Amino acid sequence: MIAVIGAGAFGTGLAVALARKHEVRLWARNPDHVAAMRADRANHARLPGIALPERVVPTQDLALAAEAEILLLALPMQQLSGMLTDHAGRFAGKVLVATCKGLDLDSLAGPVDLIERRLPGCRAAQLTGPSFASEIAEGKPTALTLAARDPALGRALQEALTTPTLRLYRSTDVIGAQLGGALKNVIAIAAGVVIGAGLGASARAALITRGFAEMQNLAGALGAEPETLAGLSGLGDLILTCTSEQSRNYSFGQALGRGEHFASTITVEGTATARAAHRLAGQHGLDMPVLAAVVAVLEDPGALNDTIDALLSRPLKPE
Ligand SMILES: NC(=O)C1=CN([C@@H]2O[C@H](COP(=O)(O)OP(=O)(O)OC[C@H]3O[C@@H](n4cnc5c(N)ncnc54)[C@H](OP(=O)(O)O)[C@@H]3O)[C@@H](O)[C@H]2O)C=CC1
Ligand SMILES: O=C(CO)COP(=O)(O)O
Repeated sequence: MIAVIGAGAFGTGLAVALARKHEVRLWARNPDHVAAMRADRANHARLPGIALPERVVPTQDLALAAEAEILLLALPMQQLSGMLTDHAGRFAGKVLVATCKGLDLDSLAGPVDLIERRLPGCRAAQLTGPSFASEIAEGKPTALTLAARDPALGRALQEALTTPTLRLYRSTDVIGAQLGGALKNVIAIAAGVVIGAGLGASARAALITRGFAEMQNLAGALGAEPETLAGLSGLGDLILTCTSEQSRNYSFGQALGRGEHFASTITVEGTATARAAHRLAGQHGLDMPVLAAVVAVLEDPGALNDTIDALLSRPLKPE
């Protein structure tokens, strides 16, 4: 049995995919949401158009969910810290697989680092890589990275969470997997801005490439393996998120570039992560112009044109 904590789009998509292999308890905090999922056998609020298989059991009872040995934490990144603190007793000794992508604004930690600091008795891993919730749920072929520092845990989770259509590659480079998933969202916002502002597909390709170099630099400074950034959790997810209208980070960037409103209720992980990553870059003395430009536009969307001009007029240098 598996539990998924958080019945957003991704938690629900994973629950549906994993139900091909396991009973899945899908925990949501809101009793009305749980009642609606039970009655409709669907999560209309977060993942419309996808039926919940019988083996997915929506529940608001965290004790019931925590009977599972493996818990997938599918919350937005900035909610993870509070969740771990509030429910430390329930999670004690469990295997916790973070599926959120981002850096915690307070601690600047990635998901696994945060879990290990808060709940040292737990065994933690990161599931990340290119995947849209609806496609996972529909059984479309998807390949993800499962990163755990303990190789035995990584192998066990790879075995448990792989399905015929959800193929997991394992890694022990937790730092790289966390950072790839977090930073690609920031670059996706920038890529969206470029398209939204009408700068063209060539400019977007340049931006993604320079953004990827920044991801590699920051991740390398923090101890990641270069291969991880070039893998599914880094480049793979960067490609998906910077080119698909399905991405919320990319769509948010497009709205910014067009000067349009974007609903604040939609989860856009790259905004907080941009600020956290900018602080990390400062601590390590790294020059990250694309990241800095995203932070500048978030702080003052009216300064978009000046920010673009500043990026384009940087001193010439070797690639
Ligand atoms: N959507 C996707 O395709 C993918 C998402 N991810 C990652 O998964 C994570 C979650 O994203 P996603 O599911 O799409 O987000 P959604 O916005 O669809 O859902 C977020 C869910 O988290 C719940 N939630 C928020 N705060 C809390 C809290 N404090 N306690 C309990 N539950 C809470 C919300 O509950 P409520 O409904 O009650 O507000 C909601 O169900 C993100 O880090 C994202 O980057 C990764 C890969 C793909
Ligand atoms: O992480 C994702 C795809 O891998 C989902 O991206 P968005 O959060 O931008 O929608």
